[in-house]
Amino acid sequence: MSGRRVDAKVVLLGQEGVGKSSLVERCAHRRFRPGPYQNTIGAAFVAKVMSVGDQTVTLGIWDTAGSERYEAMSRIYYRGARAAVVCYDLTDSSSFQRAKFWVNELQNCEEVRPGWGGRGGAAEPCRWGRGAGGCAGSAGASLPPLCLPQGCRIYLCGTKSDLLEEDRRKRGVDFHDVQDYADEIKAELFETSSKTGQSVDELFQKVAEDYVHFTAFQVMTEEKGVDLGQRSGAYFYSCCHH
Ligand SMILES: Nc1nc2c(ncn2[C@@H]2O[C@H](COP(=O)(O)OP(=O)(O)OP(=O)(O)O)[C@@H](O)[C@H]2O)c(=O)[nH]1
Repeated sequence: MSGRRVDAKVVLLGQEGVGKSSLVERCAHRRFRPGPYQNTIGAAFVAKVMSVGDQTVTLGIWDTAGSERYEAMSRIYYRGARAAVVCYDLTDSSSFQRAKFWVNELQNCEEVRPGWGGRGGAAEPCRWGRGAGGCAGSAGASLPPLCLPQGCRIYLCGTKSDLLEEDRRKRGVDFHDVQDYADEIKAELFETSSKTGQSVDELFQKVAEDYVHFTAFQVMTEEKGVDLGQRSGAYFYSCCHH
């Protein structure tokens, strides 16, 4: 792995204890460590090589600390991310409120992005602009409904689904409520278990596939000179989206 270039930065966000580190552990090492819970301090990094068709994509995954003590630091880690996996514990409704907090954070768009290709282009201003009060988000008539940093896509991830298999009454976050919210913010939704592995591979595979497809799409539109501002598909909604 050493020396391999990271293609896409991925950041994991969410309340402490929701299972972000366990998700990374399952994705990267295909294991679950049930031992005593240890808070992440600062952030941890792992690179994961994924295959999408005949292409190889290296995801650089940043596992941030969920403790509010490290909130300011977590903001640094989502800068430049192509994907944000916003986690909540399926058995804990307060963790879903915290997930919404992180989505709002992500929706405060960056003014400058490092080129459409994300592969070292010169900095250029956000194509959608920014109002005096910051990103207008869905309230802005002429702006897209979402403004995310540097074409970042959001993946909502409900964790610990194995606990629901044991006892359905443990569900603290309604699936349909989250699905409605995911539709509203144009996010993907996954319910995972790092313990059993349920949907963990699917989540990171989707992140890699979206990265490849958006990059290919972007190259195509740049070559053909398509005006992204004239299109209405979901891919065009995000500020600085590629
Ligand atoms: N049953 C079950 N427990 C889980 C799962 N994922 C994580 N846990 C447990 O939840 C606790 C917290 O997991 P972590 O992965 O450390 O949580 P975190 O979000 O990284 O926490 P911070 O580092 O504090 O932000 C640990 O005791 C894990 O064993 C899961 O899928 N199922």
